[in-house]
Amino acid sequence: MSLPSPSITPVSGSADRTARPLALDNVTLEYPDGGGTVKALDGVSLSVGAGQMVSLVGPSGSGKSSLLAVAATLVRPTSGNVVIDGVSTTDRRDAELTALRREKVGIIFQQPNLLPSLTAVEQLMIGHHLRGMPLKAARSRARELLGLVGLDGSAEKRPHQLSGGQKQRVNIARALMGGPKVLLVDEPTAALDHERSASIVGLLRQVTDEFQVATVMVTHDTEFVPLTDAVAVMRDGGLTAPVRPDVHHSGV
Ligand SMILES: Nc1ncnc2c1ncn2[C@@H]1O[C@H](COP(=O)(O)OP(=O)(O)OP(=O)(O)O)[C@@H](O)[C@H]1O
Repeated sequence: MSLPSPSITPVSGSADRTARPLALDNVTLEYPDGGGTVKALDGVSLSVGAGQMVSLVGPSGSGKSSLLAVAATLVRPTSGNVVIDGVSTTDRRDAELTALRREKVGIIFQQPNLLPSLTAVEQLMIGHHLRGMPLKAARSRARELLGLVGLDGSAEKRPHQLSGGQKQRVNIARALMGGPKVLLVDEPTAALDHERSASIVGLLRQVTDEFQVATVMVTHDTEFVPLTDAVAVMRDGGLTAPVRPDVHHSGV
């Protein structure tokens, strides 16, 4: 696997934000709350370039999961726009968003949510026909990705035969199956001990570089922030600190 290129472009303030794989432009999200509304996101703008990894931190309830859900096009913002790989998502029909998500977005939740009866390689192959990938090509890509995440010998194992860290590796490999441009990661180390957490964040750093995806990782673990290019701090639905484009990483 190649090591990361050191050239990091600014995460915010770029003149051409839409050229980046992920751009949120003045996004607001309101949920109904009794008779009124609660503002989960309040005018959030953020763009992430190819091969960049951003940590998203902030207190509980500050809007981190909401930001990921909107960036993943799983939830439509109340106002503002989300642009994925140059495609503006405002006014797109649900079916178009589903296709866009399948082709461009990899989502990694804190719990791997693997299907108990399927082997690791089969977990990755789910939905290959929807991507127009023939069975043989899907199997070969799945095996390649499992090798890349360090699970060469575990392709035929089922979830109950895998450790927590190994399951999370399957989860990461699965998110890469469609060749995404954007990787959205929610607390990937929540269920892991320190050593496994470090290796999972290191792996996410590596795949960000290798596949040149734009990665946003929600984390409570500020220890891993230095492995990322920039940190976005959320409070009360907004980004409080400007994203720091000056945080360069020196490789894993
Ligand atoms: N489905 C929902 N309906 C109503 N309010 C919601 C919903 N989801 C989130 N909220 C509210 O939106 C705000 C932001 O929540 P969000 O889950 O995005 O925060 P978070 O930073 O991810 O929190 P945590 O770190 O605890 O997961 C909170 O006030 C929360 O109560």
